[in-house]
Amino acid sequence: MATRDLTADQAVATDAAPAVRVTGVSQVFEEGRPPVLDRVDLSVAPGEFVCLLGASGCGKSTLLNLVAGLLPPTAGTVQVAADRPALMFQESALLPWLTAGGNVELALRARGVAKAERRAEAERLLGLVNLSGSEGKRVHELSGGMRQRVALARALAQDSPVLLMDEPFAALDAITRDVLHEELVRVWQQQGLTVLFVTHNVREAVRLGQRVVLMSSRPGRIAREWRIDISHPRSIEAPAVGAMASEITAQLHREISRHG
Ligand SMILES: Nc1ncnc2c1ncn2[C@@H]1O[C@H](COP(=O)(O)OP(=O)(O)OP(=O)(O)O)[C@@H](O)[C@H]1O
Repeated sequence: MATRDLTADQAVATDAAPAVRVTGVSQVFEEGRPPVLDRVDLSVAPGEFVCLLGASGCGKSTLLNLVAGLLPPTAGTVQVAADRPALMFQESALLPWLTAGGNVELALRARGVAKAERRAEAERLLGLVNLSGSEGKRVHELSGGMRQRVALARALAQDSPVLLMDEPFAALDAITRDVLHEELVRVWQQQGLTVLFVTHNVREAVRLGQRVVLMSSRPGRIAREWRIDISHPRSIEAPAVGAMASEITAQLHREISRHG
């Protein structure tokens, strides 16, 4: 398997079949209206962490939903190397009448894990996101950051190689987000996941991604992409992250002024 040197990071398998392949995808929601997505091509290699960036309304979530299989494309094809990719959204969408452990166990049950194994496996997964000891807590007892950790553990319970994330940390305060960034990178590296992460926060995209893909608006197309050769651990405050974020922000501004 050929790999490309990505500094001290995870190597990406470049000649393996992509984990996600979007080919010529267009999406029209309303007849007679311009397409929301127009002939989008995107490949994500197994184990790669790609951030999808763009102005509000450019079609990032639509593209993610297509990859998730929640929506059939109007035209084009979507191929994903997973029966059911794991998903995480801005809202944790935990069931409030269950405990943290109960929420994770439910996902294990949906995957067919035997009852006798579920508790220990839920504990292991909550441990992975640094929530050991919180298995018995109810949702209302958890902070926003803890809820997103449980949501991540629940996503991992699906045991899918592909994790799709739609602005999962957008509602968190800066410090909590910073901690969650660290956790996510660690989990991605440990589990060898393929991650497609939607955000409109440029610094967050550069902090996390091995590649940042910028979408243009109306219609949504891939405008440009950058390979982020900054080794982990990265800090959102690091000068290299700031410099790359400035370059991408300038391009984002150009896209916004071009398309309104
Ligand atoms: N089911 C739908 N029916 C009709 N229009 C839709 C539907 N889903 C999305 N749209 C429209 O498609 C466009 C792109 O929306 P989408 O949510 O994909 O953008 P986004 O880039 O994720 O935006 P944001 O960053 O604000 O979340 C918007 O104009 C939205 O109103």
